[in-house]
Amino acid sequence: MPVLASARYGKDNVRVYKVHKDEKTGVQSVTEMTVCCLLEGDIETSYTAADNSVVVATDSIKNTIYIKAKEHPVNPPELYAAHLGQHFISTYSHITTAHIKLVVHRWTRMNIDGAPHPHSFYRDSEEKRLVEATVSRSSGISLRTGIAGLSVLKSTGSAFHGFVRDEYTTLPEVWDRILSTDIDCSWTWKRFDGVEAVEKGVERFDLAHEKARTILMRTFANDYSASVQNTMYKMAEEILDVVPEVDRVALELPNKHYWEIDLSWHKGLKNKGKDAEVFAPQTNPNGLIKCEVARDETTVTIR
Ligand SMILES: O=c1[nH]c(=O)c2[nH]c(=O)[nH]c2[nH]1
Repeated sequence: MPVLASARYGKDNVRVYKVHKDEKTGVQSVTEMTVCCLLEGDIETSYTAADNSVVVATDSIKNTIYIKAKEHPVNPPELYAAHLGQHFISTYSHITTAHIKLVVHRWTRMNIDGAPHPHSFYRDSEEKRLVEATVSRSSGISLRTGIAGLSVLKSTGSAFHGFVRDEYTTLPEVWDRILSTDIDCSWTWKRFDGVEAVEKGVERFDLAHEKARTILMRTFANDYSASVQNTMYKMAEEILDVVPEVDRVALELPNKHYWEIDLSWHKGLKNKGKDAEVFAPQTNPNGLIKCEVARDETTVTIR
């Protein structure tokens, strides 16, 4: 007989915008995010026996996302995710776990005539801040947070040689190449034993985000890259080093290729190797290099 092996449900792609108005200064600050909230628990009978008595409607889940955004700060997003998830396991005794995913979109304050504008913002890149919270009755709160879509390019300072050469190989070895990628990096925090533990020292989240972002860019820029693999490992190592409450760092980097173009057919133009100036950026295929670097095998709970 078939069994329901796993089940979770909820609302995805809930778009939320919140404004904070400082009445004294007139300065407003905005946050826009997209929320996914899925619930797990004793909900089997809704699937197997048409029993809707165990279903918190996804419409109610959507409403709750708005209400919790009104009741609580949405910054840092880690804290909002923890509050939202905790609500479901505290309110519904049959819900055991809430899985929250937040994507925070950029609205960067405009500088007009040299001064920060009190209420105008622009999208300066498609970079996102990501939060994944698993809020569980039995094992507290686990948080994975990160950065996605940080697009970077260096025009030199990268090599790739010494790789396997056999009857399948056409790629030449290079000691100087373009390196370009969209950085996707997340870090897993030591487990928190509840919302209070997330709230205590809440500034750790913005600080870690800033430190990680700086390390990602600095390592990308300064490392004479032997490969995407080696450069990303250095990024992860340094993040683990400067954020002691993080146990794991995961990176996912596409290698976005820029092909050299032979232009010698036109008046003998030299555009290869050291003379290469005009390249053809490729959309696909791309390399895709992933890794996860762990501090060690032990897990610790933050209280
Ligand atoms: O940094 C790289 N890593 C690879 O594994 C690889 N493979 C490839 O064709 N180019 C590159 N570059």
